Formats: sequence, structure tokens, C-alpha cells
Amino acid sequence: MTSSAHHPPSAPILISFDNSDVLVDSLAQFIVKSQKEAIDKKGKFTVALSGGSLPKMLRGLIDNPSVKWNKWHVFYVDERVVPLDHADSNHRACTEALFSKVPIPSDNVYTLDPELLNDLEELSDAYEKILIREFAQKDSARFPIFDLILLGMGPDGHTASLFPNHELLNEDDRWVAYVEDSPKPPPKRITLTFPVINHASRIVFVAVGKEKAEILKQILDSPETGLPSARVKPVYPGQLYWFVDEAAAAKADYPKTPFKL
Ligand SMILES: O=C1O[C@H](COP(=O)(O)O)[C@@H](O)[C@H](O)[C@H]1O
Repeated sequence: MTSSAHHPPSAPILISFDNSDVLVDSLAQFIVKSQKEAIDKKGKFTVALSGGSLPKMLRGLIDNPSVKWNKWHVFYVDERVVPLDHADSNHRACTEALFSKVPIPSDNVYTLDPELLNDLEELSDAYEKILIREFAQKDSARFPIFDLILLGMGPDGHTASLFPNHELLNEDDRWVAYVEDSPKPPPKRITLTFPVINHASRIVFVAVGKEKAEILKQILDSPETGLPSARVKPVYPGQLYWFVDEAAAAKADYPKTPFKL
């Protein structure tokens, strides 16, 4: 068997859907398949969600009888350092778009600690400790291995709260880090780091709309630019997928793959 140390990352798989409704439906099918494989193997499903435009793209999971909500363990790829009910909170966005509409046990959704908003170091350490508690020695090695991580990409190529030219792009030790100077408001955030993201079994970027077309071309056709979204390169045997609509895919020359489960 080839070990991950000797195996280069697999090339990203780009899937372009006719429109965002078809994407939403296919994304739900893909997530359900990932969930089934994880539950069959270890009795639970660990997933990390982004904020921004991503939560609304999860609507295909609502009223979906195949989703085993009591087996889900949900973490945040990144979170803005604001109260959990604040308009900028990624947890609030996910709650409004999804969790308020499905029977997920609230204890299985791991939020930042709202008591620690004034101390970024403590706040990110506390979130890292939750990951250590939930992952270490069970289904991980040096870094946690999420069953699925769902990412968004900003028009500047950022993903999670990992922004172009930021020192955190080179973080190779911590699982969770903080940002005090995000160029996109709000400035204070916590984020999973690249080694954590890149150890996931499956990673899906979701990008929709013509505003994402130019940056998607750069990320896929010229990954050597080193923009944050181009640094998502799952460690073998992890696989990276791009679920995009035609508008987002319009400028990329990168080969497209038909959707199949
Ligand atoms: O600030 C953030 O932005 C990214 C991208 O957002 P999108 O609205 O362009 O999809 C998002 O993935 C991240 O979670 C969020 O905190």
C-alpha cells in the first residue's frame, strides 16, 4: 500500500452544474453518501461547515429522510468572534439556514465559547481542545481527520479565515488559530488551519455566481500563485471537489467531471 507520505495529492475534481438548484440537490446527495460511509465505518459523521454563502447551499438536507442527524458532529471551519446570535456569526447563519429546520441534537454542534470573546488566544485554544477531545486517539493521527469539510471561497481567493499573504498560511502546528486583522469584516476570527483542512477525507468547495469566475480560473488553472484556496490539497487518500455553477465555471479551462455518486 502507498503511504500518504509518498503519494502526491490527487488533482481536484471540478463539477459544474447547470444552475444552483441542481448543485444544491447534488451536494445533498454527496453529503448523504459521505455520511453513510462514515456511519457504517465508525458510527458517526464529523463535518466542518463554513459561513458566508455556504449555509444556504445546504437546504437539500432539510426534510431529507436519509440524513441521520443524531449521528452528525458539526464543527466550524471558521467563526467570526462575535456573540453566537450576532448577524456576522457563522453559527447563526448555519442555524438560520439549517439547524433550526432539522432535528440535530444541539450538543452535537460545536460552537466557539461565547464567554471567551475577549481573549482570542484562549478562545482558539478552547476550540482546539474541543477538537482534541472529539478526535484525538479515536480517528486521527497528528491532525484530526474530518469525514467532510465544506468550504467557500471569497473573490480574493480566501477560504475559511485564511486570507492572501497572511502569516497563518504557513501555520503547520496549531489546529485552530486566530486572526485579528481580517481584511473582510469582522476583523477578529478563529479558523481551522491548513494542516487540519488538508487532512480531511473529503473536502468540497462550493462556489456559485459570476463574481467567482475570475478567481476560480486562477485557483484551478494557475494554482502556483499560492492563493489560500489553491493551498487546499488534501493529504492522500483525501479528495478535493469543486461544486460550482456554470457562471462560476465560465472562465476556467480546467477539465470538468460529470457528477456521479
Ligand atoms: O468570511 C468568510 O468568507 C468565506 C467565503 O464566503 P462566501 O460568502 O464568498 O462564500 C466563507 O467560506 C467563510 O466561512 C467566511 O467566514
